[in-house]
Amino acid sequence: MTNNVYFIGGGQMVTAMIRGLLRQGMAADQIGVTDIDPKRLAWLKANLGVRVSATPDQAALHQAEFVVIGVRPQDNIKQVVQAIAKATPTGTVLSIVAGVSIATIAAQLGNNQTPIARVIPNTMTEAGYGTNAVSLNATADQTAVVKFLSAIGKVAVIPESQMAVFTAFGVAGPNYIYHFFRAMSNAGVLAGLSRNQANELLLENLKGAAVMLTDQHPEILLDRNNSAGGVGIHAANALAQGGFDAAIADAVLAAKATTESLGAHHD
Ligand SMILES: NC(=O)C1=CN([C@@H]2O[C@H](COP(=O)(O)OP(=O)(O)OC[C@H]3O[C@@H](n4cnc5c(N)ncnc54)[C@H](O)[C@@H]3O)[C@@H](O)[C@H]2O)C=CC1
Ligand SMILES: O=C(O)[C@@H]1CCC=N1
Repeated sequence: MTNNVYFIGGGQMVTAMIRGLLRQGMAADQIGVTDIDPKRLAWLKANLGVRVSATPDQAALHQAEFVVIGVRPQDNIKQVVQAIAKATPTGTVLSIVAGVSIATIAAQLGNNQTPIARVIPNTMTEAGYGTNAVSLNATADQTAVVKFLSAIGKVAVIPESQMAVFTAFGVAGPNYIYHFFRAMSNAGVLAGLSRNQANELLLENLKGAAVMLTDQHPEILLDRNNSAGGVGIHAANALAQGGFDAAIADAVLAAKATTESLGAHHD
């Protein structure tokens, strides 16, 4: 178990990570957080019992086994990394900032020795699903990082070149399902179901489809469901005419391009 962790930025994703660490039995007083928003700090202290401070706690930063950069790509990453460098961290610097590269963080830290892990966490892990991806620099200890991240769910160690696609396809992945759910629910209501009926049927089918797709190919399942000249194949034709596959592909490619561009201005 990790002994102490320090978070810079205490927003939604960091809160989910802290909850995971607490669930794993980490003591709240071993977790420090700084955030520029005093309301956020008050909330974290009152609800999670962690140690909070309005400016980075230099001693805690220096000692932490993991220093987590939890701000957004649009925030002042340079200032945050410089505050870390000033405290001469003895642990691993772990960034969850989408799009920002290990090289950018190393350059701003001003050395190549500090262990760095770049992580893209997945909010699905709150439900016990979803994969968090991580890339490491040469000095990071993979076993220790994976152990730390296992507090927030499954972990995939990937080359950094795959980080954008993991972000766009895997981490933004639940979003596509939520969009599908909303569109399908509306379609059910449009076709005459009550909202409750539509959502119940939809959820049941989604759960069942996940089980079927675990070991069967979608083409085989579709072939089985679409009888000749029947209901399903007409629906499939309407989906094709509406550009369903192309819209999904465009969405993933747009998310991938955005991930790449989010960090570019920090280089
Ligand atoms: N929300 C999500 O689903 C995911 C988010 N991420 C990444 O996690 C990071 C955080 O995202 P969220 O938690 O959604 O954002 P958020 O806006 O909820 O949290 C960011 C926090 O950082 C604080 N902050 C900004 N500048 C600061 C500074 N200089 N020093 C200290 N605190 C500062 C803000 O006050 C805010 O509380 C982002 O980089 C995002 O790319 C990664 C994967 C998924
Ligand atoms: O949409 C976002 O910016 C965050 C980062 C990746 C997934 N969610």
